[in-house]
Amino acid sequence: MAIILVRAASPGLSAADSISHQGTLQCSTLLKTKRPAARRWMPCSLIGLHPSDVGRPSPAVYSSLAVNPAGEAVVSSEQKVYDVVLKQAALLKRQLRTPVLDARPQDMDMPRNGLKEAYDRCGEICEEYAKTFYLGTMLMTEERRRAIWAIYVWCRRTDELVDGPNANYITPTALDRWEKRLEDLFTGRPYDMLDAALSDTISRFPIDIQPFRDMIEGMRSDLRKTRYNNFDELYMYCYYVAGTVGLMSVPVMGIAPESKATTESVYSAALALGIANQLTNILRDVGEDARRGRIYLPQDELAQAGLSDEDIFKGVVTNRWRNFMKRQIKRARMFFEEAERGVTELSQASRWPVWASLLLYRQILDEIEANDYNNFTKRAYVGKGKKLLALPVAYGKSLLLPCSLRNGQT
Ligand SMILES: CC(C)=CCC/C(C)=C/CC/C(C)=C/CC/C(C)=C/[C@@H]1[C@@H](COP(=O)(O)OP(=O)(O)O)[C@]1(C)CC/C=C(\C)CC/C=C(\C)CCC=C(C)C
Ligand SMILES: [Mn+2]
Repeated sequence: MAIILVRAASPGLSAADSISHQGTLQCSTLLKTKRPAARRWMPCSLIGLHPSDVGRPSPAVYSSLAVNPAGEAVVSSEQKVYDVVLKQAALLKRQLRTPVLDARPQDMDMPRNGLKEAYDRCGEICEEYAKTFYLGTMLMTEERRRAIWAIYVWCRRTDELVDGPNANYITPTALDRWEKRLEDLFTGRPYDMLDAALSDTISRFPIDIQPFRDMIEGMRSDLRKTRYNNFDELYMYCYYVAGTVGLMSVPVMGIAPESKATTESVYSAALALGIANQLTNILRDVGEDARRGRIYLPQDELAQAGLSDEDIFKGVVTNRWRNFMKRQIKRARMFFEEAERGVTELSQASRWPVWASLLLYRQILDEIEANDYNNFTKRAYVGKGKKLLALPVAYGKSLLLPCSLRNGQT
């Protein structure tokens, strides 16, 4: 049995932050590290249209098929992901009609105060790594807040496997073990206290395992892939590592009882927010990722703009680069716009943290512009003043009636 030690470098993180226990991965090292950038162009670019240009039909309408280099029609990533959205929405609708079984907390043989401690630890980690978002969760009901913390911690741990200081030691087998551990916690057999919190959460909310599995798949792809041929490939990556977070969160955040929007449309918006965030993350981190040998930007779009990998490694801001970046930023903003339509449909108390994260993350794009597109050596950063200002703006937006009521959408 291979034993790989993972140093628990974050204060207060349990010593369970090492790999191996009869082949089980136990990583709870939660170092704050930078995420590699990633982003996308999608099949819509093949026809020069974005969904918002055509009045936002379902993805099935605008990009169900992409064309591979051999000229063969293939199902686009967007369509594949939309199928997941439909499945998740159907599961949510079905499960909301069925009384939630609350058996797992007892099955877990975890004393009540143990569980409380577990959730409190998730809250501390969340506060430490995502302060603004943590503040936002304070407006949610206690049960929802704890659940979001538990999900956050699982996502952060998963990301750290491939993005943290021990990333070099992580193998596909280690990710397989992490997935096995995920399955165990979904069947009421958590491995450690942080898993126990998530195990309890999934017994309380109609959360499906697929988005969690898909996030691990994204981490697998990070292990083997450092280039993305086109936006279709990048879209899939963004779904795996960030769109999944949106899908995991909706069942906890809840849809406003008065909302007339379809469950599918709310899930689509949640997905769009994840994609928008990840695209932004990628655009912010171009230089940093390049220094790790990674280029998430779509190769075909770089080539069309007259840019090569070498240009990225050299990191000189040219007019070609500026023009290329303008298009990428525009695309990320489109996803934010799509997400906006869904936030108002969430239950009232869940809207504020989502608005806050949307406004704050979107401002990173403004900062890239303000840096004259130098994302090679300058990290776009939203200052404290702007961050603070976003909070009351987010609060104001969270008081708005659902869009579906204002526009008569059903
Ligand atoms: C309120 C809210 C935002 C809830 C989500 C909370 C949650 C469970 C977050 C988990 C985030 C996480 C740790 C994901 C792991 C992969 C990862 C790191 C993705 C990147 C996040 C940004 O992290 P950071 O800037 O710290 O990156 P570095 O590692 O430091 O480089 C991502 C860019 C993606 C995060 C994606 C989301 C937060 C999705 C948000 C969508 C929703 C909450 C759905 C809202 C619902 C509607 C209807 C719009
Ligand atoms: Mn990261």
